[in-house]
Amino acid sequence: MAAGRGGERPPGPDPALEPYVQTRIFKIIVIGDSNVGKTCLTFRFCGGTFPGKTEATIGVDFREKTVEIEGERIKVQVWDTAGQERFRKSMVEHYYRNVHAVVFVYDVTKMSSFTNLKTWIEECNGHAVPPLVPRVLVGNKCDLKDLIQVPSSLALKFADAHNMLLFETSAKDPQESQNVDAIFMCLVCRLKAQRSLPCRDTEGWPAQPQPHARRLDEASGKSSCPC
Ligand SMILES: Nc1nc2c(ncn2[C@@H]2O[C@H](COP(=O)(O)OP(=O)(O)OP(=O)(O)O)[C@@H](O)[C@H]2O)c(=O)[nH]1
Ligand SMILES: [Mg+2]
Repeated sequence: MAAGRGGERPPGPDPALEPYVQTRIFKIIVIGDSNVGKTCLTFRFCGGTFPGKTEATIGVDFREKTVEIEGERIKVQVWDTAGQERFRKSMVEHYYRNVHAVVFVYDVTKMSSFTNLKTWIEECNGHAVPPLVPRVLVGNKCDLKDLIQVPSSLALKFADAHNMLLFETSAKDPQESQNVDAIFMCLVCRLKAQRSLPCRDTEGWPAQPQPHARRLDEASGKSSCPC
C-alpha cells in the first residue's frame, strides 16, 4: 500500500527500527594564563582556523567537535576557560565538575606563563579532579622562534615530573594544525580506551582509573598520539 502524501519517508532503513546509538561526550577543559592562546588553540581544533582577532574570554566558551575513532563517533566538548581571575572566579567550580581531561597551556615566549603552571595545577588538584584524569601540557606560539623564553628541555622536565605529555605547537601556524589536533585526539584516544560504557552526557559519569600519562618522542620535544 502506498503511503499518503506527506507521509512518505526517504528510501533506506526505517530509523525507528534502527538500534539507538548513543554518542559519548568527553569534556576537556583548557586552562592557563590569560593571553597564552587557549581560545586560538580551541578554535584551531574545533574550526580548523586561527581567529583573526580574539578578546579575553569571559567565564567560559564552549566549542565542540565530533570525531570518529575506530568506527565510534565521539563528541569532544572543549571548555575554553578564562585566564583572567576576574573573568573566571564565578565559574571555576563548573570548569572542574565531571571533567574528563585537562589541557594546561603556557606561552613559549613568556616565562611567567610557564612558572604559573604550578598554580594552575594546584587549582586543578584542589577541585577534586582525580589525579588519574589525563592531563597534557601545551607550549603555544612556537611560530615566534626568535622570542622563545621557555626551552623545550625545561618544559619536558616539568611535564615528566607531573606525568604529562608535552606538546609544543602553534595555533597560528597552519602547518602545525595536525599537531594541535593531536593534543585533543590523543586525549580522546586515551579516554576511549579506558571507558567501555556508552554515555550520553558528562553529568554523573565518574572518572575511571587509567594508566599514567607517558611522554613521547623526547628527542623532538613533541608528542604524537600514543594510540
Ligand atoms: N604568534 C602567535 N600568536 C598567537 C598564537 N596563539 C594565540 N596568539 C595570539 O595571542 C593572543 C591571545 O590569544 P587568546 O587565544 O585570546 O588567549 P587566551 O589564552 O584565550 O586568553 P584569555 O581568554 O584572556 O584567557 C591573541 O592576540 C592571539 O592572536 C600563536 O600560536 N602564535
Ligand atoms: Mg580566551
